[in-house]
Amino acid sequence: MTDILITNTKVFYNNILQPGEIQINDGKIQRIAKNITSADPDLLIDAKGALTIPGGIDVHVHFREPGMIKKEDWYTGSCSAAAGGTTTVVEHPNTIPPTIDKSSFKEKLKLANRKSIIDFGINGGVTKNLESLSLLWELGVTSFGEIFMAESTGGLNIDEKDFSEALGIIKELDAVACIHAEDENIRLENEKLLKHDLSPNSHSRIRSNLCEGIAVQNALETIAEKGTRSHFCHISTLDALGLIRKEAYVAQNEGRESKVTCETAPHHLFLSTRDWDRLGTFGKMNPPLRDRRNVKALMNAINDGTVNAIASDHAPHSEFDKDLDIRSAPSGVPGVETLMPLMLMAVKKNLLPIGRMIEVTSRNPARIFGLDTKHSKGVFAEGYDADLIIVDTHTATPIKADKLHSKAGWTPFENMDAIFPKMTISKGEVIWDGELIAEKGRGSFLEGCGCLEDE
Ligand SMILES: NC(=O)N[C@@H](CC(=O)O)C(=O)O
Ligand SMILES: [Zn+2]
Ligand SMILES: [Zn+2]
Repeated sequence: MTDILITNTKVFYNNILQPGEIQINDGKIQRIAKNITSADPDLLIDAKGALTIPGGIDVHVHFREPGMIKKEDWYTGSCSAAAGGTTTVVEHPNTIPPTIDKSSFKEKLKLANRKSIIDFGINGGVTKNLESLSLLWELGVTSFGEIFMAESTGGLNIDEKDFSEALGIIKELDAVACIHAEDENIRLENEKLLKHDLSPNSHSRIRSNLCEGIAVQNALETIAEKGTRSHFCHISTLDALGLIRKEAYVAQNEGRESKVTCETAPHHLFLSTRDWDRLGTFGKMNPPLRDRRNVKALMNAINDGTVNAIASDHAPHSEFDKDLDIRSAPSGVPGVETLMPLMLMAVKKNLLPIGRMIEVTSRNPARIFGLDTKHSKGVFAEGYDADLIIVDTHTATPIKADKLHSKAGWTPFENMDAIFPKMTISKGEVIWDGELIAEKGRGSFLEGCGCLEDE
């Protein structure tokens, strides 16, 4: 393993931004100090005053392999992550086959081990496979979900009965349920009402704010009844935030830790219904684009602690796939490579402080899914994995699809200013320095907390 010394950098350490140096040995952070004279590194990196922060931990990506490798695969998806400054991902189960039993899990694990250039977790899916959940947990899934309360890509949505039973099992396993909270009945009702309206923005009215709010409310009732630790995926509305904030408040008043966390996605933070005209079906994702009122509420919720994490919901489809009418086109947008650059741009625009940005893009995702205690991820401190990015916060560049690495070949953020990393370091190895320099398959599987140690 190369010993590295990063000099002439700025670090966010002990809650302040300060000049520092970082010594890396055997893939771990060995020392963080003002200056480290004793080091005798194999590699000296002069950051020239740039910032060094933890690499992103993106707990919601769809890499489409097995089964949909025209849209993405583990190699292209993980390269896209690394080039954007994300050093760990958790991949979701709506592949073909879905990751719902031992054979589909083993198949995905084999592919990821062979192709991913960054460390990864694999989530277990929840459909009619309730009898397989405990086996998936022992095999090492990071968590369960996303559990679809409404239809989305892959058609894995389940009814209230199965949802409730699944949360009971997940509670028994002491695992986390990741929930896609949209209400299927409201979605179907709205779809019927709007069946003659094929304007792209009808998608935001079919999957209305209420569609998400009611689903979150129903899910919170089941969570309270079962006591399951639960994480809401891609929260996008003021309504849902209010319910989650209230749950946190009640938990605090009852002197207990809340069982509920949530994430929001960059497309819900940096795009809105105003983008429908520009994007057409390229703006179709579930839950859908929201109006400015919801967008503002999400950034406020990141700053007030209601939103715990940012996750890309990287859901690539090719331009060919998307070239259909709004009802037939698949839902989902690519976003793993632009998550950290857009969040760094938000810091530059003073929308959130750098300390909070680091919490929601690495510290909290690691903590929620046990990646800190079990795999030394997500903490900028001695002894933890040297998963770091070096970013020059003075240079913003416009996002260009032809510079990105996803097979999607397009981005909904085209031409938006962002701050891309100059360098990405994963477990003490430079894997991106303006070009990818990582061996295919170098990424490691991060087995979940249910994995039997001696397996
Ligand atoms: N977000 C989406 O619109 N689509 C996701 C699935 C999901 O997160 O619902 C996908 O996998 O395509
Ligand atoms: Zn989803
Ligand atoms: Zn998703």
